[in-house]
Amino acid sequence: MRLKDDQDLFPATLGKVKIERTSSMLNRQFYRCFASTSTMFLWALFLIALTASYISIQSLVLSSKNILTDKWGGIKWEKQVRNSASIQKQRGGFSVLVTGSAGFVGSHVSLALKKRGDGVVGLDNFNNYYDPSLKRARQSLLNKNGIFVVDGDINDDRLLSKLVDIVAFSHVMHLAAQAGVRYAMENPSSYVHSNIAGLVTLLEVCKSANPQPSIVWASSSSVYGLNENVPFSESDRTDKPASLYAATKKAGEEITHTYNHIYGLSITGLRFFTVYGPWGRPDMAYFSFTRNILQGKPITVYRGKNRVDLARDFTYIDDIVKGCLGSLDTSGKSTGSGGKKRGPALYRIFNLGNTSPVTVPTLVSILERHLKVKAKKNIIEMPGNGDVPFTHANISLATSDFGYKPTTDLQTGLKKFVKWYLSYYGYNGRIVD
Ligand SMILES: O=C(O)[C@H]1O[C@H](OP(=O)(O)OP(=O)(O)OC[C@H]2O[C@@H](n3ccc(=O)[nH]c3=O)[C@H](O)[C@@H]2O)[C@H](O)[C@@H](O)[C@H]1O
Repeated sequence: MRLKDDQDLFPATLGKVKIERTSSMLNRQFYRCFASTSTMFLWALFLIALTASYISIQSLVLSSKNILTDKWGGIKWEKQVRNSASIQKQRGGFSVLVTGSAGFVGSHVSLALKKRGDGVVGLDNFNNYYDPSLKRARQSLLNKNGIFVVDGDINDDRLLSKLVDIVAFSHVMHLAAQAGVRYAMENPSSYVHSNIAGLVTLLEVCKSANPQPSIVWASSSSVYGLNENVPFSESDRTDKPASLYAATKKAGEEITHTYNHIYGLSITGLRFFTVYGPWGRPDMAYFSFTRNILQGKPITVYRGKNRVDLARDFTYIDDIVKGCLGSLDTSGKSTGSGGKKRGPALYRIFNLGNTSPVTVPTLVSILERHLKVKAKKNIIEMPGNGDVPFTHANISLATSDFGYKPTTDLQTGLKKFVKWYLSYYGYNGRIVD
């Protein structure tokens, strides 16, 4: 049936309307009304269905938020975490969460733990403080050795809680940090974010975990600041930091003490002394000097007051790794559980240095020898940027507690670094196959 047009339904002159026409008009109005009601009903149904599907999509998005946005979560992810944490040793092995595992020290420590049969799960946020492709390359090295690296931040308490729910970690090796002394003047908040807020987030999760893991973490030689007692001992005062970086590491030592005291967490802080070696950090002097020397670019060498050369107790990565493992092995258990202290736990701080400082110009001449290229040196007075004139570790405490004994001098260690550098980047800073 064809619906009549508007002229039939709505007469232009009301007085001229006939009865039969009126009745058919009523029918049509009824029909139209019914038609519009059913249309409305259909629209309502459609809207309800639309709302329902919107809500279910939203909840799907929310429930898979971890996978979509946080890059973690899901059954496959959990399986990877568990596999990576599993201990290969017959008896007495650890399962260790290594934060900053795609970093310089973190990657070396992770590999050493895995090699001796411990279970290792890595965590790294892959930030771009320096070239993230180097961090990704370290990550694939770890992957090849059966270590899964979780892509996430130590400030993410949901992620950390999830990790300690999935695995009863015996230890946390906390090496994630904002490093670098001079960069603290450019980006102060990143130091507070990682070295203070991130540390507290991690400690909060660890103190509530059941069982509580023992924690070993990276402090820094920079806490000695303007200390003049030589060599630097753990009992020396550390209340004169020269940079915000140093101040955040010093704050970390105080913060960890409170978590040990209140919650019974076993905590060991390691004061690393200018660590160097293969797979190192491109922001550090030995690394950037190598790059510039090979590319024929000048290097800036800072000099202290009264033309005194700056010196560092450069410490080779393999020695640091031994110190980290020795600390883990002797850290004892945390005594609390679920946020309650059950007794006193170890609180320790150790220097991990080399005990023989070398001046920066000597570092440069060793590099020149290994690279067989002369450096273009630009020597300037040390700017007021947080640097200290020298560092020198007294390591007797670490030696007596876990037999720490560095064996690599700067000459030997830099030779190994240069060998790695050339194989990784090639002669002109380009990557060779
Ligand atoms: O042990 C630590 O606690 C710290 O060690 C490291 O700091 P630093 O000892 O300052 O190492 P690094 O930058 O290699 O400078 C070495 C020397 O070269 C001088 N230096 C530096 C740069 C430059 O362009 N020229 C120069 O002369 C510079 O003045 C210095 O004398 C870590 O980076 C830091 O994260 C922290 O772990």
